[in-house]
Amino acid sequence: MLDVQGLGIRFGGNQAVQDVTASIPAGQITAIIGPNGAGKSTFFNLISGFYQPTSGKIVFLGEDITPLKTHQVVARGIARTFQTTTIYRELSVLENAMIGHRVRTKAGLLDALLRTGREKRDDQESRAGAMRALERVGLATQANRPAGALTQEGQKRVGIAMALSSDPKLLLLDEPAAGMNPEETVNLMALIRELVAGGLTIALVEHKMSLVMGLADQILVLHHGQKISQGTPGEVSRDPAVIEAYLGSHAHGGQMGQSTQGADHA
Ligand SMILES: Nc1ncnc2c1ncn2[C@@H]1O[C@H](COP(=O)(O)OP(=O)(O)OP(=O)(O)O)[C@@H](O)[C@H]1O
Repeated sequence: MLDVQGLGIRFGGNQAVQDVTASIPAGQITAIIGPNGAGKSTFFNLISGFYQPTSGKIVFLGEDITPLKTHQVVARGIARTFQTTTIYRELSVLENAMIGHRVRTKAGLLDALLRTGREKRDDQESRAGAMRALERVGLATQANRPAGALTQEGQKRVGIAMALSSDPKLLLLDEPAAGMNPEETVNLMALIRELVAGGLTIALVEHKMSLVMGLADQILVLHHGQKISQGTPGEVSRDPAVIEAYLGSHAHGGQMGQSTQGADHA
């Protein structure tokens, strides 16, 4: 579904992502792991058009999307969540999901202010799109509650619904299990499996290794911005380069101690 070739970005003297060639196959769950500062979030920011790469190419469904802006990337079918998803606590669950949908609709601010015909049509479309997204994450019955009244898990689902309401083909989840307890993490894993069974392709960045090992069809390992391994969970966890990176990072106070199975709380 998505191929990156020689992808790289430099911030001043810091090569945050370097010469990464990798693919995200359709209909699967791909996990991107690596120590703190390995370049995982930056990799997502490149794919989703938040950052422009300084080298390399991003090809999505056969189209070179490298120069596209975020809203154009969303329109092609790639949506993402954020490490700390911003939900609007005082707005309803439905209104939050509608915000995600609006990035695809054509009415601009002027249409919204003047309540033009297009704005009204788009509003109905947004409502319908947002409701479909809420159904997919199991929140349809909570649509009219203020988002801030939901549990931590519920709020995470709102964040996922916001991304889903643009009806993506590829969904990027940035640390979806952060701050979740073991039970919530298991529920989240079930939701991710359901979404993939429904035809979605998912790539996720996650530190909780129980989630990664239990969910991923394939894992891409980054270290110092470079790809050091790619394969099934079994292949990657046996790869000496990965073990070395994790142990080295742990010795230097990184979070890779969480890399060993069962070492996290999930
Ligand atoms: N906008 C930016 N400007 C300058 N440097 C940046 C920027 N974004 C990321 N970096 C640098 O790029 C490197 C990779 O950071 P990134 O956040 O992608 O790592 P990560 O693997 O997601 O880490 P973590 O697991 O801690 O979230 C780091 O050295 C970081 O300081």
